[in-house]
Amino acid sequence: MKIYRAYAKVNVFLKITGKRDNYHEIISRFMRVDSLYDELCFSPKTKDGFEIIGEFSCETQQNTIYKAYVALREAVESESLDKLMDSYAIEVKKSIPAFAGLGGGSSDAATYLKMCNEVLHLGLSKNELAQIGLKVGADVPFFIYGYDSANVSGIGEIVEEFKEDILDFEVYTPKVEISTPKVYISYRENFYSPIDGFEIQELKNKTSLEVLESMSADEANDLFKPALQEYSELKNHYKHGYYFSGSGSSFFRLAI
Ligand SMILES: C[C@](O)(CO)[C@H](O)COP(=O)(O)OP(=O)(O)OC[C@H]1O[C@@H](n2ccc(N)nc2=O)[C@H](O)[C@@H]1O
Ligand SMILES: Nc1ncnc2c1ncn2[C@@H]1O[C@H](COP(=O)(O)OP(=O)(O)OP(=O)(O)O)[C@@H](O)[C@H]1O
Repeated sequence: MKIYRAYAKVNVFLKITGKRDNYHEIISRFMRVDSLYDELCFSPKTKDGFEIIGEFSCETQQNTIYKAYVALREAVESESLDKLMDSYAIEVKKSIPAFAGLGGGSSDAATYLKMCNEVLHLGLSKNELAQIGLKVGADVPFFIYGYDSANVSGIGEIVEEFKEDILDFEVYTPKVEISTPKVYISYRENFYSPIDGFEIQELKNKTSLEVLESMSADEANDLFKPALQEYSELKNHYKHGYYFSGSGSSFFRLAI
């Protein structure tokens, strides 16, 4: 069976530009981490019903892969999708840590959607898959497009390729289980200060190397301060020269 890779991402920068209902509008540079990925494949079933084989701390119904299946089913109403999942389990070799700000669950969901599109010849475009993926999570569209580097905006649905060489990152993930909504809520209540159009444009044009050379960890990521406030133990894990990815808990820097 063909094995598909679901890569991790880091947010080189992440700035808030406004609010949208319970969500926040962002401008963020996402970069794929080539050295860190989960592996997914269709494999023989061991039981009835939708089956995910792999080490997960959540129930199947909470798994982003299952949520992607539900979203795809609603979108295409294809009998062949039901037949596929009646015949095969989805097997995942998990390497991307959870609660990490590395987009592991989102990347698995995106990869599953691409796998179904391929094996069932659904003929869905990247834009269509990204729309379906957005129902699962704000980070999913980036992984659908599969760019090395992109400027991501809206709440995550606008993905514009940024042409630059992919960087080699060293990533470490402290064992702090961070809740993304909790960090966003803390940002909204305690740190809300959206950047303006001029700053947005300036950031969008900077290469990732320029960002890492010119900004500190808390300047580059608006969620770093609220994460530190909500999870004070993070301070013990922070090392000078590292940057914070997403809502955490991972830190990264250029590999040397
Ligand atoms: C922190 C990031 O990972 C950066 O890439 C994303 O912004 C979050 O992406 P995600 O984990 O895929 O987010 P979702 O699963 O869609 O949303 C989880 C929760 O995070 C908050 N959320 C998420 C994305 C966003 N742009 N604004 C938000 O306020 C909302 O409270 C939402 O209920
Ligand atoms: N496919 C999946 N892989 C890992 N965790 C998953 C998955 N589906 C659901 N989960 C659950 O989601 C939570 C964290 O998921 P995830 O791996 O996406 O981490 P994250 O760091 O929150 O991602 P992000 O970078 O989007 O903030 C955990 O409760 C985990 O049990």
